[in-house]
Amino acid sequence: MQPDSASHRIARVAAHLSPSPRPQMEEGVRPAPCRAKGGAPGFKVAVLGAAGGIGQPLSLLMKLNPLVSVLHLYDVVNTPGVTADVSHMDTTAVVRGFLGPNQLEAALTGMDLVIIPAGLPRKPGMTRDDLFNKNAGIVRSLCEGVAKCCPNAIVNLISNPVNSTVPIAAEVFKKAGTYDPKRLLGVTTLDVARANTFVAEVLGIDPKDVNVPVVGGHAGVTILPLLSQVHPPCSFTPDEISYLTKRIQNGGTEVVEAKAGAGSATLSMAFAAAKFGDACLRAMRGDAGVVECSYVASAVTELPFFATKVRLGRAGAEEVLPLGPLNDFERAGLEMAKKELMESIQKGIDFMNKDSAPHGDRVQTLMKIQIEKQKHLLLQNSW
Ligand SMILES: NC(=O)c1ccc[n+]([C@@H]2O[C@H](COP(=O)([O-])OP(=O)(O)OC[C@H]3O[C@@H](n4cnc5c(N)ncnc54)[C@H](O)[C@@H]3O)[C@@H](O)[C@H]2O)c1
Ligand SMILES: O=C(O)C[C@H](O)C(=O)O
Repeated sequence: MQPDSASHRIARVAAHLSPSPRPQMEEGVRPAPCRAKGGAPGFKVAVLGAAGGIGQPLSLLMKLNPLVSVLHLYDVVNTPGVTADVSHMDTTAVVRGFLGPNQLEAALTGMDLVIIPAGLPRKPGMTRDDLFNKNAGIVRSLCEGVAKCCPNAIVNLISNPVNSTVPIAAEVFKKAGTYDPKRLLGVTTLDVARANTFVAEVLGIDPKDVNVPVVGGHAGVTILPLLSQVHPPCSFTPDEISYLTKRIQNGGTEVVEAKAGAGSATLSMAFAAAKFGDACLRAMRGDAGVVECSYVASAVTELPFFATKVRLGRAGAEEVLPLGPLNDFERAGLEMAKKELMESIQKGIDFMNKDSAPHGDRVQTLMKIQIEKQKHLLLQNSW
């Protein structure tokens, strides 16, 4: 038998190359030819904002995920370097880089899961809502790309303010006629990770054995940990409840202040996003019993979006789970959370409809949504 020389190997590989047009690559980034079709079975995942503080470690963690066969890294800067770097990891996923708006469509075409950590982070003294003016437009344009190129993809939205960017994304998809509420998930996993960590510290147990549901939204008082529903069941003193609630709600600010102008949580966020992305992929594969907290379209309260536990399935958030029994402290927290959330949701909707509906119509729009919601609930209850 002839030895398998380099030229034979290249010819053999070339014979297997896909005849279909390849996505545009930025200069200097060459996929290994034998894996040009994304050889391994698995899911195609895109990270938008892949060169950022979250994007880089998140890309690394998704490259480690055995359920990922193709990993597309998109950003408006620096993707050639990040792609070259991550692509040398000897794990299954084929990595391709895409740079700038001209390559957004190629980055998104055929994707099963799109994770979006693109946008500005906070500096000390800012609220998440202070990011709205910059990040709303970024999320809108990226979601327009999703609607056009991979309308059936599940979207994990990280960019802040999540309480408003998820409603913006929903409006983009509605306008494009591709909206499926099950496929749009705001990532609140970091709140759960923090809650698990801080509760485990108080209880003196391993955080991996703790599960704290965190509901509401992802900013200040809208982050509502349900300490009465902690697993394993346990009780806290009033002082512990006050300390834990404040620390969990303030977790993001704690990191922003510690980083002193160098950004917000990136490493813990990449960890949380990779965990949530993995849960979505396992559910898409058909695993049963995958339950995570997420900020989604919801009928659990009178608000159109709310974070609770959701059961993930092949189609995304297949079931939005109820809040469960709340104590007086949590009921009071829920009222505060809803008040702030309502404003943030409306701000997102207004941003998308600002050309067609005057700003002064916000209350009317919200009331319409609430009336529709009530009708829906009444209908459900009458069955
Ligand atoms: N949901 C959460 O729990 C959570 C946690 C932490 C941070 N965040 C948010 O995530 C976002 C990113 O944070 P970061 O620390 O990674 O910021 P970063 O500035 O380090 O990275 C953001 C990246 O987005 C890129 N980007 C900007 N505009 C883009 C566009 N139009 N298309 C594609 N990419 C674009 C930038 O080039 C940059 O690489 C911020 O809005 C932050 O507030 C959310
Ligand atoms: O706090 C921030 O601005 C980033 C993020 O939302 C977080 O919770 O860490």
